[in-house]
Amino acid sequence: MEFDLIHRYFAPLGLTKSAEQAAIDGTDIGIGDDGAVLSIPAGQQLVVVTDTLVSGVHFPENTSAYDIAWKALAVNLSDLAAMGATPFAYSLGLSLPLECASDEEWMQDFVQGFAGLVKSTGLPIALVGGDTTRSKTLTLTVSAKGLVGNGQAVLRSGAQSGDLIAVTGVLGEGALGLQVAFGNIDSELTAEQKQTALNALNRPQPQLALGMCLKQIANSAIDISDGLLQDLGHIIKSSTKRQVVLGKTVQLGAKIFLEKIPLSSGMQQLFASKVSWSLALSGGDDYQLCMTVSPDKLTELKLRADELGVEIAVIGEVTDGAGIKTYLDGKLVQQTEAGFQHF
Ligand SMILES: Nc1ncnc2c1ncn2[C@@H]1O[C@H](COP(=O)(O)OP(=O)(O)OP(=O)(O)O)[C@@H](O)[C@H]1O
Ligand SMILES: Cc1ncc(C[n+]2csc(CCOP(=O)(O)O)c2C)c(N)n1
Ligand SMILES: [Mg+2]
Repeated sequence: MEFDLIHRYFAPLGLTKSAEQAAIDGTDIGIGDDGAVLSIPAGQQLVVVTDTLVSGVHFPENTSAYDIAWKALAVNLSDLAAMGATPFAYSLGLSLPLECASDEEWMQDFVQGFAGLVKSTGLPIALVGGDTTRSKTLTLTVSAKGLVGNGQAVLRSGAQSGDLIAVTGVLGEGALGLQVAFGNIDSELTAEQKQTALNALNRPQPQLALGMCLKQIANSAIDISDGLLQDLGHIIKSSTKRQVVLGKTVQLGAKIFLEKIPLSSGMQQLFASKVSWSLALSGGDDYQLCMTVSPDKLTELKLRADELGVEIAVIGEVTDGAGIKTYLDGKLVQQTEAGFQHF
């Protein structure tokens, strides 16, 4: 059944040529041999990212097969977007309960989730390999591969004091979706607001197009998977480390202006009754980009975002001095929650 599964469900997501035809033609080899053989064009670097999703940990157990597959690939493409890379391939490590493997409808829906996301990116992104095992818990490990011009990757370590901090989209929506999925938030929101939140949780849209423009614009970037404060913290820490390596004694920090954080109408409505920043600052599951840009690059960033129909909000600045401080209408507000951590 294992090989039948691969052949029936996964091969159609692969490169158009079979491994055998590619061997004859001397082109890239995807599914069907011990390893994939992929060309890297001259002048480009390979960017490799990996993310695992475990049922009950990364998505509620009743999530549809389509949404599980979509999310597993989307969170990987989101990492590539944050690097400024253009995805072209992914591999899939799949640990599958027997009841999923033997359910034709579930498997078809699962495959369509990958295909649906790939189609929505407009890019030729092929499944080039993986591994399939039986397991009690559904677990997916996707590793996506992207390309970036030599030395052009956008890194966490490039933030400079004085940079503006910008984010795409709205924050906290995926975490709100999780609360809706768990039934913890119901009558407080309209059906449409709840659906928007569930979509953010289950079908995150990686910000690939903007990510690909960032190399000339942003000093640093990260995708927000664990919550703004924790992920921005990675930028600040890594950028400070880089300054130390450069022999400078600069300790970087950040100021966040809470009133500038972009929120959906559902989040705004919720805030009117229960003022809490924890979903937007530390809930995670955002898959939006957090970037730092020198102030003279802001117009260009906004122009690019406008062209792509991506919302951008400037929410703070990189400062000298340790820590990330949050302000509401000019007053310092202490945050107690850090962000999502497994242990
Ligand atoms: N088991 C592991 N072995 C080797 N490197 C790892 C392992 N887990 C994480 N890393 C590396 O540690 C760094 C940070 O990983 P992490 O998973 O925290 O990524 P992230 O992008 O910050 O978060 P997310 O997984 O939520 O997208 C990355 O360079 C990643 O490749
Ligand atoms: C059932 C269920 N419980 C909790 C969450 C929230 N959650 C899980 S992992 C994660 C961060 C990204 O993961 P990683 O750091 O492993 O990439 C977040 C925000 C969820 N989505 N579903
Ligand atoms: Mg990441």
